[in-house]
Amino acid sequence: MNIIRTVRSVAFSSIPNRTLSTTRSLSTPSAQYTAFEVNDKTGIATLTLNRPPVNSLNLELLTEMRNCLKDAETNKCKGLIITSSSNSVFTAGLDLLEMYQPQDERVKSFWTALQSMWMELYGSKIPTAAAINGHAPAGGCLIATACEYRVMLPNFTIGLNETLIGIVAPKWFVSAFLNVVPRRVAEQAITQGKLFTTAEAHHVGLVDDVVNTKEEAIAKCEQFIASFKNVNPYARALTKQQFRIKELQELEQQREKDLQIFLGLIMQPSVQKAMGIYLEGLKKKSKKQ
Ligand SMILES: CCCCCCCCC/C=C/C(=O)SCCNC(=O)CCNC(=O)[C@H](O)C(C)(C)COP(=O)(O)OP(=O)(O)OC[C@H]1O[C@@H](n2cnc3c(N)ncnc32)[C@H](O)[C@@H]1OP(=O)(O)O
Repeated sequence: MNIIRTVRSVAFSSIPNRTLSTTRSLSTPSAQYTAFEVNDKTGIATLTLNRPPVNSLNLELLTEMRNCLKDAETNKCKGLIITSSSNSVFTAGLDLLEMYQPQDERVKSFWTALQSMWMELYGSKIPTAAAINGHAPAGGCLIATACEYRVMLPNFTIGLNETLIGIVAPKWFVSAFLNVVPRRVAEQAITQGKLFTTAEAHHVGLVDDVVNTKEEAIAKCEQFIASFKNVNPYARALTKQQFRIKELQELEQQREKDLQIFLGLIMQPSVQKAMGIYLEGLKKKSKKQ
């Protein structure tokens, strides 16, 4: 197998304790908000989100993520781990500034990029794991639940909190959540906009394991990926597809409709107002700190 070790261009100064050895970039345009590395020994790729301060998912970050996911598959990596360069935030979810008073063309590209990234991750042929080393609200939870395995550090939060912002988690956000927690728990939590603490998330099965450090989290993800070492990758991929094809086909066939529903909802004056108030609250809190 021809595994290429690569690190995309990234502000590594903000990634602590990372030792880089010989690397080379793939031909795709250099990335701003992600680091993508493949371990030569294990063949496992790590995608590190690196958009300070909170890794909010804007159009560019989502596009980079999708490119990395494609690269991992094309290069026949043994698996993929998603983590964050921040010590406290996995990702704050979608960048609210992409949806608040948005520009017409950009907001369409933004939502389309989110759909594409999710389909790539949810449908990835290789094993996927999330090392959740910080808060993972909304879009953060979406990324985590699209993976096959989740491990989280203590004292953070995860969940679909959209209703608290006055927006609605689309069906495909909910279906991935439903893969990992019982329906009753999911309905109650998502309607409440509940953010689970790490301990609560572990209790309901939203995360599989809890460890104390990022290094341990990465090691756990590696163990999960290594658990497939005696499994035929082709058989594994087709088997995984059987579990996930329904949601993937549903979104694929309804992409345009999903986009129009999204636009219709976020462009409502009441939704824009609620989002503005929520953003203002975040900014006030941030200034106080
Ligand atoms: C039917 C279907 C129809 C479809 C209908 C539409 C469906 C949409 C689905 C939506 C999915 C989403 O993901 S919506 C996004 C949901 N996300 C959230 O609610 C998370 C909000 N953020 C937080 O709670 C916190 O920031 C948290 C992640 C815990 C980190 O806390 P910290 O103390 O470390 O950081 P803070 O001081 O709060 O934030 C630092 C700065 O980042 C900004 N910031 C924080 N989160 C941000 C965000 N998501 N987008 C933009 N900016 C954000 C703050 O305003 C600050 O800006 P400055 O003051 O300028 O520095």
